[in-house]
Amino acid sequence: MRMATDSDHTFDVIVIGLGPGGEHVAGRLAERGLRVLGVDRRLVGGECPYWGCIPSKMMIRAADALAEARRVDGLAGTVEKVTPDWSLVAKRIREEATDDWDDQVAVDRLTGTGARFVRGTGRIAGPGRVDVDGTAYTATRGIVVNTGTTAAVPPVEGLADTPYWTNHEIIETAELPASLIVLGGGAIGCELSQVMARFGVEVTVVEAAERILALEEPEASETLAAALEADGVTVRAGVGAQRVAHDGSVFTVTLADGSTLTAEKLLVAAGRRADPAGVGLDTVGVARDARTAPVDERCRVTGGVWAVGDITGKGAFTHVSMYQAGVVIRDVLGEDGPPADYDALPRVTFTDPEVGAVGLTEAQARDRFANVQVGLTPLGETTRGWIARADGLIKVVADADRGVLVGATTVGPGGGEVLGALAVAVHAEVPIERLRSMIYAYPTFHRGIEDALGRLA
Ligand SMILES: Cc1cc2nc3c(=O)[nH]c(=O)nc-3n(C[C@H](O)[C@H](O)[C@H](O)COP(=O)(O)OP(=O)(O)OC[C@H]3O[C@@H](n4cnc5c(N)ncnc54)[C@H](O)[C@@H]3O)c2cc1C
Ligand SMILES: NC(=O)c1ccc[n+]([C@@H]2O[C@H](COP(=O)([O-])OP(=O)(O)OC[C@H]3O[C@@H](n4cnc5c(N)ncnc54)[C@H](O)[C@@H]3O)[C@@H](O)[C@H]2O)c1
Repeated sequence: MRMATDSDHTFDVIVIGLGPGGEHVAGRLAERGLRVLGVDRRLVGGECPYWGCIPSKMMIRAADALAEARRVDGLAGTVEKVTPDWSLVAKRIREEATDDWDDQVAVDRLTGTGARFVRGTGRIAGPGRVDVDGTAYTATRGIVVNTGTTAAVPPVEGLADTPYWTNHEIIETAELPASLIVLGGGAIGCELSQVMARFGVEVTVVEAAERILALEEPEASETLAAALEADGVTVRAGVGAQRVAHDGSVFTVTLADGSTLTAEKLLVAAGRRADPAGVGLDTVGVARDARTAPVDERCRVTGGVWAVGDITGKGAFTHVSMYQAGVVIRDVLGEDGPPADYDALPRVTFTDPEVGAVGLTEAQARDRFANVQVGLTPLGETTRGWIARADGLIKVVADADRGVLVGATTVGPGGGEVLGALAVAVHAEVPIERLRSMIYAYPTFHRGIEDALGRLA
């Protein structure tokens, strides 16, 4: 047996947590000839491929197919009966998306780049030092933290003692409950509520804020709430949960207004929690009670320590994690490149209608700029929206002093795709006059952009 040597424990770069961004950093730096150690306590690739984006979007694809089949009635003929079968979705997630939650393919992909992989819990033990389950490692050039987030469980009386679901259990489930209470009407709550309702589950969403999707434009929240209700979801916004109990088979949730809800399952989708101190960032100067890892425009936490992904608090999205990974790869290699810039951050909630957004909402823009103009076009007033009988809207937000868009929202079929054009406009600060002189194909959904620009006032 070969004895462990110092070189087994000394690397140029150690990546703790291999979510989408961490895996990318580790693989790219190894391909560039650096000695890299990647550490993950669970599955290489993180939440996105196993319990996040990919399996949830497979659920959504299936739920959308059901909804589309149900639209045949009154538009193209009759459908005798649409019969949902969750086993097809569960099988696809298990076999196609997650390999039954086995990351061998991802591990092979990573080690194929020359990186070394250790499965275990990593913790920074001081500058250049990492402990993995009691084994000490040294990073001569730097440490990259990509430990992500876990579901935040709100401090609701009784909740912690119940067998509640998080995104893990709902993504893994092979069978659907008859009824479901969803705590939180953010992206996860809205996407999964609609899926469940379309598969015949009786769903109630409880959202403590005044409206679901509270971080986006109010018009988007309103349109989505109506769409969810049309799918049979009960939306209870503006009222928090006060107490949760489980009697062995049924959840009972008591709301702040005294009303009670009961259901077979309860999904906690009330935000995410990062743990900077848990990964030892406090040993390199981050406050012990910090909720995120503070990073500069190169994603540096401090000299020799970088962070990417949800833990940075710059947007809990795979595209942010990958974008930051690119910034870190360049910085570690000493290469030039643009600093991280989140002014044109796009996000898409993959409900039906999809809710796309980029940059600032109207309220955020009014806080930041003296002269804000807004243009809004309901999709029903566009030719394509009317043909499709589609609910939705396009809203653009402008800094009138500079004559550029600083934010936009696109709600409707393919809302996330329509967003692309507006993301370019915000990112590249294309003058509004130039956008107005563009030719927009007829009759597309994105042609509504021209109309919304015309309504800027
Ligand atoms: C249901 C759901 C749907 C989503 N849908 C989308 C979507 O459609 N689009 C989108 O852009 N985003 C979506 N997201 C968000 C997306 O999953 C995350 O933003 C993305 O995974 C990036 O996270 P990350 O890079 O911070 O790391 P994560 O994916 O969170 O991975 C972190 C990794 O670090 C590991 N780890 C943690 N602590 C340690 C430690 N101490 N030592 C070793 N390893 C550790 C974990 O095991 C994990 O593998 C969704 C999330 C959820 C939950
Ligand atoms: N399509 C996508 O890109 C996508 C999909 C899913 C998740 N995500 C990412 O994952 C992150 C986490 O999603 P999320 O939906 O859990 O979080 P979120 O922060 O988007 O929404 C959580 C919601 O829960 C509410 N809430 C908090 N405590 C509550 C309580 N006690 N009772 C009732 N409501 C309560 C909050 O007011 C908030 O509206 C998102 O911020 C997003 O970045 C992205």
